[in-house]
Amino acid sequence: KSVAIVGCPFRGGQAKLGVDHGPIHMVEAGLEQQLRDLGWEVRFDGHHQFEQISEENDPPIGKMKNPRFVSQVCKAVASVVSDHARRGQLPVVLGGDHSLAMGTIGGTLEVYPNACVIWVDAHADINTPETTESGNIHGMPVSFLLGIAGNEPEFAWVKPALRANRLVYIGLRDVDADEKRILRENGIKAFSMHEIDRHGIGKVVELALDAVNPNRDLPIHLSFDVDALDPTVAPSTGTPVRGGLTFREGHYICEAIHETGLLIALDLMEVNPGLADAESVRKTVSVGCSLVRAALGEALL
Ligand SMILES: N[C@](CCCC[B-](O)(O)O)(CCN1CCCCC1)C(=O)O
Ligand SMILES: [Mn+2]
Ligand SMILES: [Mn+2]
Ligand SMILES: [Mn+2]
Repeated sequence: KSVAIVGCPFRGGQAKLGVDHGPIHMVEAGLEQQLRDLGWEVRFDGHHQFEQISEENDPPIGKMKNPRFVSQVCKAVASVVSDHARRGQLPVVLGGDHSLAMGTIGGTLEVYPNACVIWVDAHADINTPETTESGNIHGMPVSFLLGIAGNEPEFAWVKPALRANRLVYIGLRDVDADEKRILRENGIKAFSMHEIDRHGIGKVVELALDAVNPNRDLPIHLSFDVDALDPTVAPSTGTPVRGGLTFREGHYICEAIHETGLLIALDLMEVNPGLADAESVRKTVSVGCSLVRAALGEALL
């Protein structure tokens, strides 16, 4: 099987500079060769260039910031991901902020309509254009994918193709009040850091898979936001939250998902090399690459 590295230098879903440099740092850290060394055939068509829309041509829609830029980029990413998937390749999307998941998961669901989504994150990213406080669309992709974002003509292309019983979260610890309500109202399974402390990561991954993939026969799209990890493990990210996953817990999730043999798409999001000192950047980029390798089969023995 082959992997397609999709570099998405994009930061329109949030306000901090630098997250668009995530992909280049990951590729420059040698990710391509690392995956070839695991036995994958790897294609990398270069980082995608998204033509900017100037601020004055992209005023907020309601509270949403950079809405046209985010929509346009995510639409482009959806077709890139679905094209790779249609060719039987495993897209590894490097972000870039997590609003890109509207594109990555949208693309996956076009080709694998029965795919389940494992969302590893400190945050639920399920605000609607109404409930958002920040207006940052990286806090909203899941509501669009579920079709609960309301009628936003600019995002009409996003099909409500994700079903609530095909989505599960691991690592939550910073969920807004409205998001908690939305999770409850939609019966969405979520394993917070509390559940991880209670059961241990091994049991949590098993329970998460039981929730969305009970017969272990559905394709898996893993959307991994590095801020799910503790900030001491992955410091260079835009919305760090203390009390996160250890290095091993993060890797265990990826290793266990590889073991299912069902992984068909991977997002590695929110690495922001512009936010910290060189050593913190190197550490975060290195952890990002290591997680990708773990999800693609790098084993400890
Ligand atoms: N829920 C937040 C954070 C979204 C993080 C996106 B991710 O996971 O891709 O990094 C936070 C909103 N929060 C409201 C209270 C005051 C602080 C910000 C939002 O902006 O919607
Ligand atoms: Mn840089
Ligand atoms: Mn996220
Ligand atoms: Mn997050």
